[in-house]
Amino acid sequence: MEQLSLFGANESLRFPEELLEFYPQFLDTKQCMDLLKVLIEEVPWRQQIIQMYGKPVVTPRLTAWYGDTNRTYRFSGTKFDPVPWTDSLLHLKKEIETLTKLEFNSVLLNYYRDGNDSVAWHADNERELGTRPHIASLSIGQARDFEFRRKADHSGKYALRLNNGSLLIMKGDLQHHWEHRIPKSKKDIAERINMTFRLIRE
Ligand SMILES: O=C(O)CCC(=O)C(=O)O
Ligand SMILES: [Fe+2]
Repeated sequence: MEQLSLFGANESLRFPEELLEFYPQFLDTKQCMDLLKVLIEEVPWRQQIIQMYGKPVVTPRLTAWYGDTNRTYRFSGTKFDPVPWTDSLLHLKKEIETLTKLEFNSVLLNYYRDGNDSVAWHADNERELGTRPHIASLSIGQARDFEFRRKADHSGKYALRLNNGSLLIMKGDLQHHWEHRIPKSKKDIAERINMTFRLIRE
């Protein structure tokens, strides 16, 4: 499957591209439309209260966590109890594992209902993921900007447009040195679901 150069020529000199792999058309448009509809209707979506910088905050999006049921996972201080795999999510997991030669045992789903929904700057560096976690991020629906900035230097940032059907692999030291977010959008935009496949190691 074809991978793309991620950023413009100048930017790519500075962003360590070996920390990412990007497959812009992992799923085709028809697969995405079907999946978006099924997931919106069938997933037990919840709006979580999480800890952000020590304060309880209602997440500005809906979430659900699927995975092997003997695992629990923390995101920003909140424990998730996994829902058992559905056939379609398990099938996607296997396809991603075949393509990437990586292993996963859970998936966190994020549902961005409109431009008001977002995820704030963070790194996916929970202890359960191990020291250099690999994460596969599959996006369907409305394309949104995925922004990165260095933890040590907030003066600049990079944006990658995550289009319908795209698969982004985050790996290596990315979660140690970089943060990412999905900013809000003022435009009148449609819904998006993102699935982050992860390997919980304990
Ligand atoms: O929605 C996205 O593309 C990113 C979600 C994310 O960063 C996360 O679930 O950790
Ligand atoms: Fe993340």
